[in-house]
Amino acid sequence: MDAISIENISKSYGDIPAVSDISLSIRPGELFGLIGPDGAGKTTLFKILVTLLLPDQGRATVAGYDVVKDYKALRQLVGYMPGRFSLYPDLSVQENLAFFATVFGTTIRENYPLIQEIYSQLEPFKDRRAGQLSGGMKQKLALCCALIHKPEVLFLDEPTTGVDAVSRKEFWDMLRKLNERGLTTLVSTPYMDEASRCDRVAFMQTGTVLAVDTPSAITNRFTKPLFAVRAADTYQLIHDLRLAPFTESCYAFGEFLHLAVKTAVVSDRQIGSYLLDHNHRNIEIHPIQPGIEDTFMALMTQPQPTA
Ligand SMILES: Nc1ncnc2c1ncn2[C@@H]1O[C@H](COP(=O)(O)OP(=O)(O)OP(=O)(O)O)[C@@H](O)[C@H]1O
Repeated sequence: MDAISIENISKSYGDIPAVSDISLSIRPGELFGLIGPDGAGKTTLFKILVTLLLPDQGRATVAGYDVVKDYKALRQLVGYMPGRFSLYPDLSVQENLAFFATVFGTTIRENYPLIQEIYSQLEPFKDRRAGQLSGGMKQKLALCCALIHKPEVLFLDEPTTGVDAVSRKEFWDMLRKLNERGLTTLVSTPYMDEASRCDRVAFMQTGTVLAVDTPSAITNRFTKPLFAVRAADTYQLIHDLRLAPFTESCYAFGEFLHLAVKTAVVSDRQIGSYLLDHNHRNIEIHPIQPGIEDTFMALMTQPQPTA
């Protein structure tokens, strides 16, 4: 049985389609990522799966329970960390945790082993109000609160948005440890680089799923030759490269542009001479292996099939 089964789920807000005919299966024990930009429909799908929103169409089950018919039973079985700050800012760290435990009819002591490793980092601040914690600590507390009733399936909606790079890495390390204990986890993120931390990912855009696979299989879908290119005038460089006859796509990735070319015949020498002809200086070009972000960018810009 799938841990999460989503069949042809759709949801609109008035005329605005937020999720359009999505089907996905998440296996027990998977750390599964929903990757997509703002507005892709991730939060809407999460709310449907944790029984906070009714779908317009389709069917979904979590841990074998129907998200509409069995919503009461299901609420005991899922842990949910919403995207926005979900804690009580005027309650202390410990009071927040005790509150969430009580709501689910349990105690901190009963399930402490599950959160121990994460909570031990918060314990020195247990009397501090949640509103006064740093972003990374708030996120750890919210995770503890989502775990305190020992859920079967964990839903984390953009847990790392607005959190610094070190805390992001720590958070993913924690998720992997929880996952190693067998906890099925669905996590959403707008950060494409986090995809590689998941067992499988679904890439979402404008309410639809563009690709579902392991991170390495998604990366393997990128078949065009790829180059990293840099020159003195980045703005003019991107402009000129996008107009070049050999260019398939060209995007800024940190200090370099990533240039995908149409055929394997195009070499870095040809690109270099084109750029010299266009008066570029300090040119650097080298072939690179595509990463998952390159594949996602390519998927996003491909024309989508119409219904
Ligand atoms: N309550 C609402 N009323 C009207 N439109 C909404 C509502 N909530 C979301 N939408 C719209 O539905 C679409 C999907 O939004 P959703 O929040 O599910 O996406 P998301 O991927 O989670 O992005 P974000 O990170 O911005 O929340 C967007 O176009 C959004 O503007």
